[in-house]
Amino acid sequence: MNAATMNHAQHAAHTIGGKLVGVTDLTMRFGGLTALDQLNMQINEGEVLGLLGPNGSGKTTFFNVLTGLYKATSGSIIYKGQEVIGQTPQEIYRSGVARTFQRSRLSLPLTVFDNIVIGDYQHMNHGLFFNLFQRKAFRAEYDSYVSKVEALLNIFSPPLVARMFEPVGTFTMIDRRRIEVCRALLSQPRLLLLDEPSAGMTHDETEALMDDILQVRGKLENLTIVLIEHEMNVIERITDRCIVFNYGKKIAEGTYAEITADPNVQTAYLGEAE
Ligand SMILES: Nc1ncnc2c1ncn2[C@@H]1O[C@H](COP(=O)(O)OP(=O)(O)OP(=O)(O)O)[C@@H](O)[C@H]1O
Repeated sequence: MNAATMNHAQHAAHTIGGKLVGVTDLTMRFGGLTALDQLNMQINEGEVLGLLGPNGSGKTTFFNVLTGLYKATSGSIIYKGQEVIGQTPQEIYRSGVARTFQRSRLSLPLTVFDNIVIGDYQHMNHGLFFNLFQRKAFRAEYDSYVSKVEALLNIFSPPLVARMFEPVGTFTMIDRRRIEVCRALLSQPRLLLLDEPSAGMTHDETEALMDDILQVRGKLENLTIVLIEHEMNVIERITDRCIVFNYGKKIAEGTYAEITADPNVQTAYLGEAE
């Protein structure tokens, strides 16, 4: 069976464990606007969790708070036993939380290799002394990055390995998305946050990218994935569990089948019946 014919259940040689992230009464206000409103939820070890909700319901804000870009107004996020709120984005990244963004953050003139390695800037030894006077060590570090990037690209799309030193601007949208996911994976995160990976792609491209993400999940045993996605067929295919937001609150959680049957979810998406 190849990846394209596998559905989510057939991938489930994967164990879902206890709580990796616990969110308690999380609130994020922007002036008078409450983007997250006393949110309570948890993310389990090893799961693929889908985050759904109408536009503006707080999904990206949740990622931004969880990765330290925004400081929550109040509440708590415990990740691996430690409070996240108050930590810098660098500290959170180093503790194993990586993400992709809704809009591409690749530098088009730079090569695939450079774009992926930039993501791991925090882990690199880039002091001038090291680069100028420790040439051997510098070379060894560089070579180890080349091997790591090759290995990651191989998981996603082996043809990308041969083009690793070409500028990203010459690649298709789906390859750029693959490159962005590889960049997020370079640090070997425990928790990978994907913000609408299907945005701007065709149906077939989205299917192919989801196959790749499932393959990666199969190969990286301890990886937990949270995925913001509007494409319901993507959610159905790759998530173990879903949480639905509306106005910054969790209004439903469960399997895809459960949340789509939930009247609260239907009302949130379709509006109240007159
Ligand atoms: N930096 C900010 N400053 C002010 N308001 C913000 C900021 N970031 C988000 N918001 C507001 O917070 C609310 C939640 O936005 P958020 O982007 O989290 O929603 P979302 O569920 O990710 O939506 P979408 O599905 O459209 O991406 C929106 O009303 C948005 O305008």
